[in-house]
Amino acid sequence: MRTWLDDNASTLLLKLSRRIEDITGLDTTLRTRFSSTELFQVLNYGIGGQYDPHFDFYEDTKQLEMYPPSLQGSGERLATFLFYLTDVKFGGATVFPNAGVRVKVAKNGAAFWYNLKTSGDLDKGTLHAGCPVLIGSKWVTNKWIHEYGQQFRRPCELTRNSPPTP
Ligand SMILES: O=C(O)CCC(=O)C(=O)O
Ligand SMILES: [Fe+2]
Repeated sequence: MRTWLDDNASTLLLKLSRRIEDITGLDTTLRTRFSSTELFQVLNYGIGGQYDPHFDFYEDTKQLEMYPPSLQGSGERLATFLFYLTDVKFGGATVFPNAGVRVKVAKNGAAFWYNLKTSGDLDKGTLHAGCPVLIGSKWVTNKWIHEYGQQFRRPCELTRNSPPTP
């Protein structure tokens, strides 16, 4: 199950969006044009529910045209902020097979990662999947942060593959 929540629909969501901005230093402003973020995506996985391995960015820049008008010109999904809203009794971890990382589901926990290198190149190390839920029900919400608006917040590095500045 997937649905979307608008930051402006409640003061709580707006606060959450501002909190992400405070933590990451990135612009999380939702705009009708050149938006820096997408709405909050909410996902629920029942038993057996999973998310196949994928990247959060589009590999083909032509596909960026598939975004809604608010995100035209906003670039790729620079970063992902993922909140775990429930515990899961068994299964459901978020795994990054290329990076060798597994994030266990923990209520009130969150994961954050950059999908792009500081050069702007797509980081294939961010391939990730939601493992099948074996016992329980998993709820998450995530906010995708786009490149637009981050020019002065996450400056480019000088070499193509330099690691992100901490
Ligand atoms: O549910 C998860 O653990 C991952 C979700 C995800 O990768 C996504 O929404 O793009
Ligand atoms: Fe994802």
